[in-house]
Amino acid sequence: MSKESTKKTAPTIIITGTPGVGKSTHAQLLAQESPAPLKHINVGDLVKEKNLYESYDEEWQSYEVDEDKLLDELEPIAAAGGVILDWHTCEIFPERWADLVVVLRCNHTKLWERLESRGYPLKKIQENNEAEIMEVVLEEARSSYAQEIVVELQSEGTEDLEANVARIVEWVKAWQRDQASANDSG
Ligand SMILES: Nc1ncnc2c1ncn2[C@@H]1O[C@H](COP(=O)(O)OP(=O)(O)O)[C@@H](O)[C@H]1O
Repeated sequence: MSKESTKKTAPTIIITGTPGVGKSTHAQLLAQESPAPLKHINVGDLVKEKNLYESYDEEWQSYEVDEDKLLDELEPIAAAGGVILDWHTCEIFPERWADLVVVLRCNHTKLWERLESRGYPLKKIQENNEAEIMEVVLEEARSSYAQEIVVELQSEGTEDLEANVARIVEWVKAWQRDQASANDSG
């Protein structure tokens, strides 16, 4: 772990996964229940609010993100800690930012229904569904971060949501204990 990260009073957690898997739902509950203050940043919303994009694709109803601008915007926030970064991709985030990377997964039939109810165009639903089946985001996370900080969790029903958040809360408590003992000994 870097020197900067030992000065953080709360961790930086990335919650990622295919659109519709439940990232924002998890991030909101985690922000409420965490013993350390965590601010939920929905990266897609931030991109729109701060104009961190190059263009908008009508056909796919999605933004072409300006990655340099996005990384500049997020750098001080992620480095300071106390944040949940909620986005459908994670590989552009520098490895040093993340203390924990949660990859949410969902059964593809259920995911299809969630995306349909969002009114996504058919091909966008198909593309996302295929990405979920092919484990694209999980592979991205595993190839971008140390194996031991990447956790794959199912997100199909409310029980999953509650159990997942409880598990991450326990992880935050352990992170706090580690930081306290590192500070005592250092
Ligand atoms: N574990 C879950 N239990 C029940 N509903 C869920 C769960 N995960 C997601 N949902 C529902 O699926 C929809 C998409 O969730 P959302 O958090 O917006 O996904 P994402 O942020 O990954 O795009 C929402 O209606 C949400 O309530």
